[in-house]
Amino acid sequence: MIDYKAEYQKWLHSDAITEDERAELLSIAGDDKEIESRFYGPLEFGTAGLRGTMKMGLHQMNIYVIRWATQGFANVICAEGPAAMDKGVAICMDCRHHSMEFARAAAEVCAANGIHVRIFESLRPTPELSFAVRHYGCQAGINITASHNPKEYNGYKVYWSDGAQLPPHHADAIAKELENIDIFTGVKTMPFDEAKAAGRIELMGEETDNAFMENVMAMVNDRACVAKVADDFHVVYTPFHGCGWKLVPQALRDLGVKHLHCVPEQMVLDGSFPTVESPNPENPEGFYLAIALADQVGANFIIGTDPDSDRVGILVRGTDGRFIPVSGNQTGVLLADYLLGAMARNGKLPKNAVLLKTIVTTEMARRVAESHGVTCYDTFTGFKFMAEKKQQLESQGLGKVVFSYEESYGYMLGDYVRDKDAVTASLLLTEMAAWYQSRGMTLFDALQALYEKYGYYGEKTHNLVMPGLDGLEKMAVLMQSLRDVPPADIAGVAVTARTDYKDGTVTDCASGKVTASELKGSNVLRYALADGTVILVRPSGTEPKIKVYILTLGSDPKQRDENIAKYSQWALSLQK
Ligand SMILES: O=P(O)(O)OC[C@H]1O[C@H](O)[C@H](O)[C@@H](O)[C@@H]1O
Repeated sequence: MIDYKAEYQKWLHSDAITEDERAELLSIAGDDKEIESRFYGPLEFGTAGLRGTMKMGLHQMNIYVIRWATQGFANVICAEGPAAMDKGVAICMDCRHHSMEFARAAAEVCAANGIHVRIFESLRPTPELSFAVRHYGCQAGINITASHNPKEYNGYKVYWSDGAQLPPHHADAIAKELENIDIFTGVKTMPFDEAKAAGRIELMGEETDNAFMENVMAMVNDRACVAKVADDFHVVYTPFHGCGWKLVPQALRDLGVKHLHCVPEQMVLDGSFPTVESPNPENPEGFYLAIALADQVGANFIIGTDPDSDRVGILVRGTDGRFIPVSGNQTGVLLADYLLGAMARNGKLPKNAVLLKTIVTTEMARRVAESHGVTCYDTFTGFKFMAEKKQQLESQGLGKVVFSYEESYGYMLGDYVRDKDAVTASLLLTEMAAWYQSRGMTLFDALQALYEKYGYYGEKTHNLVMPGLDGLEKMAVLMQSLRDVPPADIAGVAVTARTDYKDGTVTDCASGKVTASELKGSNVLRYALADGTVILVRPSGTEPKIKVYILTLGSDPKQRDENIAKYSQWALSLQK
């Protein structure tokens, strides 16, 4: 831990900051708790890079932290040699306040360090950044986005030459560099326009969109089914004020959707997200305008993408005519079943096809994959791990990954991106909805059919929110207490095996025998229960909360729901 009081004073008296920024810092003078929480240490690279609220401070997102992080990243890129510096970096930003300013600041630092920069002229979907890194053969990528977080946040995602976010050991190298760089005096920078005039910064725009969209549209499996239902197929779409606004509607229209209704209020780009509490498609409340529009136009299918358009959520009409949110687990299962079937029908399913999911994603996905003759592997949370696994399997000829997904509304498809991609996913989800409609089924019907075939799987994630420095402490105490006194039973059902993914051990609870788990090195605990339920506990890597995942299976919907209810009680009891 650094001396937060000294760090605060350093910032307060720095010549580098503006008078407004100094005033902001002065306004917290005397508030020791606030000073500590803003200055106790740097932000850490978590599940998806750096993320924090936009305030002055070391443990915050502001232009000084952006420049500093970029100097650290620039050192890592320069260490690869002149060829890597020429390959350069692609930079992207979302719709948030300050995203463009931060992106340009990152470009200025890279350029001053002799690294060639390609920066999007305006906001773009996150998957397009991953694509651009690969397409232009860049050494690295930077994305200024806090994805689906509330409006007060911003973030800094870093990518390497494969178009995937940096794995932890690589992110650690940046953190190590930062230890030796002074945040105010140790950063090289040059004016944007000067760097642009000198050819050190290039802009990306429509040409990159076109190249990306060519790849996206090549993923379509069945245009005919869309054409068949097009006259009665109404789709409602919302970008939640963010980056999906242009390319998602373009993709759906190109697919052949004739009746696409975009929620007008949420097509307005705005980092304040004025129509929603949270721009996260995981929260169904944000869909109220989309539902009203769908009712007005008679649509059965609603799609929403988050502000950087990497995650996507859908709602479908149930039998009673009301809209039901489909969870990320369920959407992934539906899409996996549809895609693997469609690829097989088209003769495009490779013999060694693989589906990737995370350890906290439903086991139903494995059942679906295996019933299509496809192998399913698990990774830790985060698309960097899925990208790594894809690379590892494909480079060794051990499998061809055709679909990767996480319960947190993220889907990665095709070979042209290495991150979750709500543009391609929206396209294929729409194709899937049309395909079922062409067979007289809604997606709700399709999901029920999958439950009947594979079993009544049910999932529920509880977020135990623990904000601030106290929260960090509480989270650590909770994880430690679960390690010190492992539960012998949960809600009266025996724990048969427990896995600690931190040290990679699996303990058989009856015999006490310890074996090695397949994955290792992440702060996650897993409990396998006697009734087949699995419960996992982990601190989130993007928000101040502990996540408790319940993955259960019932012999019928009633039993499934009862399981979820009883295990939920246990999950909630962890928040003292
Ligand atoms: O569970 P967390 O660590 O908060 O991460 C939740 C999600 O955050 C981001 O969206 C990442 O890109 C995902 O890979 C991750 O699943």
